[in-house]
Amino acid sequence: MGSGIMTETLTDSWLVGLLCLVLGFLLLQLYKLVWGASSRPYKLPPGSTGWPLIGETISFFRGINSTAQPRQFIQERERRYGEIFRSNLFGRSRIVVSVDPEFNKHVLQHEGRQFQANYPKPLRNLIGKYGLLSVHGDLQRKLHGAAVNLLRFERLSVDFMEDIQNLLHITLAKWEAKRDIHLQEECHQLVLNLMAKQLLDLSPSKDTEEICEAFGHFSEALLAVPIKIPGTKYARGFKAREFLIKKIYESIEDRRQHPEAVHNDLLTKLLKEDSFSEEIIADFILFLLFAGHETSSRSMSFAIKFLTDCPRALEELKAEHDALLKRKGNLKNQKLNWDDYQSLKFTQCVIHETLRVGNFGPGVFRETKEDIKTKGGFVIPRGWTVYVFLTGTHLDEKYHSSALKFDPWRWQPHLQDQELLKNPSFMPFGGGARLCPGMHLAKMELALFLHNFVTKFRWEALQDDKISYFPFPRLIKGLPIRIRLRE
Ligand code: HEM
Repeated sequence: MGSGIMTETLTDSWLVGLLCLVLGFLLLQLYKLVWGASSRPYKLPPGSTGWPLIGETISFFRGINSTAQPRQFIQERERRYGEIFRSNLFGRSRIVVSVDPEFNKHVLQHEGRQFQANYPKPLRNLIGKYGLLSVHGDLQRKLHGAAVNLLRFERLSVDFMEDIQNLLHITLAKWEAKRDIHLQEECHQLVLNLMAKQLLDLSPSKDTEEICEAFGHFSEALLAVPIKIPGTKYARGFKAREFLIKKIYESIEDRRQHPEAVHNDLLTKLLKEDSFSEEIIADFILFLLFAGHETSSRSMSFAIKFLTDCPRALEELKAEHDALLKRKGNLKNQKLNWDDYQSLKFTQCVIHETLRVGNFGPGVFRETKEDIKTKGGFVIPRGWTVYVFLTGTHLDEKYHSSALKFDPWRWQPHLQDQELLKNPSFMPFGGGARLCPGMHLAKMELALFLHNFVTKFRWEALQDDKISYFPFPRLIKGLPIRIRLRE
């Protein structure tokens, strides 16, 4: 009996405590809303903040995950508040979302001055303190410059072209033997092998399989709930990071021990330059692996999905590649050179359209370094996050008619890269000081993949598959297809 009363009293005080906490939290939110806003000497961009703590995150993801109306979340707010609006997303209550192309361009071009990259902490912890998206100022400029230099035209047009095509020939022969494949997974392994070769001179082996597996855990953790207790995806991601960094250190050690061995990889070039510490090099290499992997491999499987669903585009693409092969004498496993690649005009349209519809880098995070005035006399205060939502613009009817339709022909009049770079309603590779240094590599990989795939195979889908953008862009069933050699 006595213990019963004790338990009741304890339960009561727990309840009272909990109630006080909830009440306190609600009062704080109310205070922020009423006094916080009215005591400011400026107007914040209009918007809504949704539920306490979770804000509007669930509605946002529900929106982009809808195949029929991926812009619904944006559209509703755009109608009420305009193209730049306040929200409460990804655990950030001081955030402004922008789908205004001109403002987005301004944000990206003023990196380091009015804005600076500000990715969620769990992501920064995983990519490491020297992962490019974690660093700012001089170090960012230096590392960005190193990435641009390592991925420059001369290297792409010689080393990368050669390696990609060698790897494609070997890999597609394996696919041919398997006949039924999940294309998404296969492309994942293909691009990882390519990056492992380019960055660390590793050839497909047990080692690269292990790297691929660890890398899978690492990528999964980037989007997992950031709770680091054993057994969670996030914790597994850290273990994977440790494994990958260890592999990179082993390669560094190997280079130091055997200076006579010839390696035509990025690691050797970085070590020769002697501009960065080993810790920086390890994070930098891991970041390149991350940045150049998921994005490129998804774009390959998405392109095949879009083409499967659009036979007219597939026919035109095939015709372009067959004609090129014919010009080159129809030799088996004939390699393309830079001029061949440049001549593939319709392929470029397919690539741009895949990047537009595919959302591989849906948005970028920036923090304001000073108060920023926006249209209509609003101010985004210093220290707030601006989420430049690129997908929101890429799928906007105002800028791309029939925006949800895969229509590669829309790019025919605008093929020049320079012209495209100026178009703020199409920025799949970002812009300004952080413009993706892997942009040309990604496009070239995709073009060479398409060339080899469509000239070698015809295929049929084994199951109906759909694209999901949550938690990241992917084909839900992994695109199971049956491939056959073309006659
Ligand atoms: C379809 C493929 C790709 C897409 C859509 C893509 C997209 C992007 C975007 C939007 C950014 C800007 C991030 C920001 O401003 O905060 C970026 C940055 C970056 N990307 Fe890519 N990327 C792709 C492929 C690659 C490849 C193949 C590599 C290299 C191997 C690469 C390396 C990088 C690096 C190093 C950065 C950071 C630049 C910096 O912060 O200075 N990307 N990418």
